[in-house]
Amino acid sequence: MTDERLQDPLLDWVAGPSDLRQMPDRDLARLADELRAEVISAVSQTGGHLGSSLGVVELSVAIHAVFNTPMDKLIWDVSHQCYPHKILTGRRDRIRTLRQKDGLSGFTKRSESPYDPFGAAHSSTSISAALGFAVGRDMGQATGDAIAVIGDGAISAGMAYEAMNNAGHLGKRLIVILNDNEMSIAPPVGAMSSYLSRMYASDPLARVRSMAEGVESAMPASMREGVKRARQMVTGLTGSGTLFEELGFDYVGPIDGHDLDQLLPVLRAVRARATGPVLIHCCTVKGKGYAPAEAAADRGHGVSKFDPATGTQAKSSPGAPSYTAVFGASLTAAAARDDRIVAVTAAMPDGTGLSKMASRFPARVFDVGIAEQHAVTFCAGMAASGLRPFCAIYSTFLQRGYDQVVHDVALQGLPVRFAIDRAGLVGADGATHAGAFDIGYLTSLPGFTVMAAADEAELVHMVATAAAHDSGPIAFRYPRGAGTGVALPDQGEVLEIGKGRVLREGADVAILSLGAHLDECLAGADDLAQAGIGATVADARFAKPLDGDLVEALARDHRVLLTVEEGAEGGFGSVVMHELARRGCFDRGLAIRNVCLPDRFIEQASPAEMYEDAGMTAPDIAATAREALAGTGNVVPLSLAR
Ligand SMILES: Cc1ncc(C[n+]2csc(CCOP(=O)(O)OP(=O)(O)O)c2C)c(N)n1
Ligand SMILES: CC(=O)[C@@H](O)[C@H](O)COP(=O)(O)O
Ligand SMILES: [Mg+2]
Repeated sequence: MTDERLQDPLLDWVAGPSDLRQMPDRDLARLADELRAEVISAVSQTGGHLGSSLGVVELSVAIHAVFNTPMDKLIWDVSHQCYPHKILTGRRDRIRTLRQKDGLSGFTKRSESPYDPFGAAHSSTSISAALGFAVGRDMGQATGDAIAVIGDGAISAGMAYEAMNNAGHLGKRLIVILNDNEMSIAPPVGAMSSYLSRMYASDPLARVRSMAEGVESAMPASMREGVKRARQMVTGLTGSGTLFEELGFDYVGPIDGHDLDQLLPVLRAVRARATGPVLIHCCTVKGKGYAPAEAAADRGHGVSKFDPATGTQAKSSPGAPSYTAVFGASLTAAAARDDRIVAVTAAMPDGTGLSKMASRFPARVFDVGIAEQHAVTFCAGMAASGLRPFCAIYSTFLQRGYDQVVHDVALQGLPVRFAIDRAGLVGADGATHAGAFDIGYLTSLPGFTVMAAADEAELVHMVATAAAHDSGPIAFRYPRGAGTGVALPDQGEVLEIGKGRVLREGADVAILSLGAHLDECLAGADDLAQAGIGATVADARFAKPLDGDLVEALARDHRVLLTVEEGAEGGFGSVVMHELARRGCFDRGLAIRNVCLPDRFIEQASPAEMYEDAGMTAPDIAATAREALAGTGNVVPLSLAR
């Protein structure tokens, strides 16, 4: 190495992973330190998944230094930990645009880089995808090794076991790296988590506990004997292999995932020797190397912008309580009145607001791990037993439990209450986390009641309504973030099922809103009023059963009917169209427009920017109304029609 290069940051010399492969091993640890500092510096400006990314700094360096990416396919599970990987794979110049409008995605994304062979953000998909690449390779496709990196939280989900079961059966060369930091978002739960902890906890075997013999022989001589002894002791002690070995994997580890002196030889040995599926168990620390993250209860899982010197995060200006907090408080109050109320979260007690109820009624809140499918059927069972379960899951993650919603809940008419948070566009997490489809996929189910809260007071009423609803499944959706600041009732009222409400009356246009875009509808009506156009604004409250009489009256009394929803095509607008068709309202020359998410995925930005991109702002609503009105022959100045 030249003197010049010795002084400069090594990271400045890395244009891509092939540069790592030229570096002597002794430089890689220094590079990892610089990479860690770069991640901290970048995320302090953007916010994001800091702790998970800091935990895989050495792993990212080691994998790219050993494997021939992008020919070898590196697949990060969830991929919220991919920031070091992005920096090493030619995206350092844009890393400070992470999670911003027009910037880098916070997750891996196929369209962003050849080093992102598979996109993710929902968990536990990596082993299945990697196995697909392995089969492609063995069937002659131009692709090399397949490496999945999966966390101890993500490996709690059923899909990971389905994949390992299949991989063990196929016996193809496949590398799975278990990144075990003993954390999910919250502390991990369940038997699998306890099993992994036991594997790690039993020092002195903890360093290298069970290694396939082939890998042992490829290890440096200094490590070989210890490794062999450890394996023999473990095998002798337990009399059987690890769970992973039972599934058909060679098991390697646990090893220290921050020690390049362990990571590099193990990865090289596996690369040289593996013939079938191998699982490398790496133990890491979430938030590693940044004291404020390591000290935080969530190990810095998701942070807003922060001061790198202190770790102090930017606080959002004090305002209205979030919908999530209002839900958590309302459910806790309802649970205090009714001991049949229980609640379930799939690894997101804080994100869903259930931690409030859990601290008061710990035996009635169940964190099932990342297991949305099980969460839904578990709730179905509890409902069948006579309990009143609330299944609190983000809209986007409920997608994973859809067959269970259909088969275990709807078909049996069981009164599971679905509290669907993060409805609509969520901001920095982008398209993968958008709550776009639940209105469509729930309203199509016979017997389902589907509500959407226009504000946080409505949410309180919907919690009460759901709690009282024993005659079948019921769902209510509400968005991410702060509410509108409306006064909250002391106690929720039970709403009349299938009845909407009219907030404002006008002669020309009817705007029928479902959910939290009501304020935009009212602002759109204000815009129209300035142009002399009268608008009625109604809140449907229920997408199902729909208030058909209200819809018919709006159609009868106006020339234009707009539906507005924070969801995709095929949702509320479609339900209204069916109702209008059933009631023969199309015969009356009515102009109808559905204001909803367009038929494309919306890239990450602030929620406001995303709704602008979607054409769903208040001025968009007004412009759509004017355009529709112009088409009915009403005299509208052209300048007003957009
Ligand atoms: C299907 C699904 N459910 C829930 C989530 C939310 N989620 C994102 S990361 C995470 C925890 C992941 O833990 P782990 O895999 O151990 O990674 P770590 O953050 O500890 O590195 C959860 C629950 C998700 N992304 N996908
Ligand atoms: C990666 C992931 O799925 C979660 O960490 C998610 O980013 C959390 O989102 P919220 O911030 O909306 O809870
Ligand atoms: Mg973890």
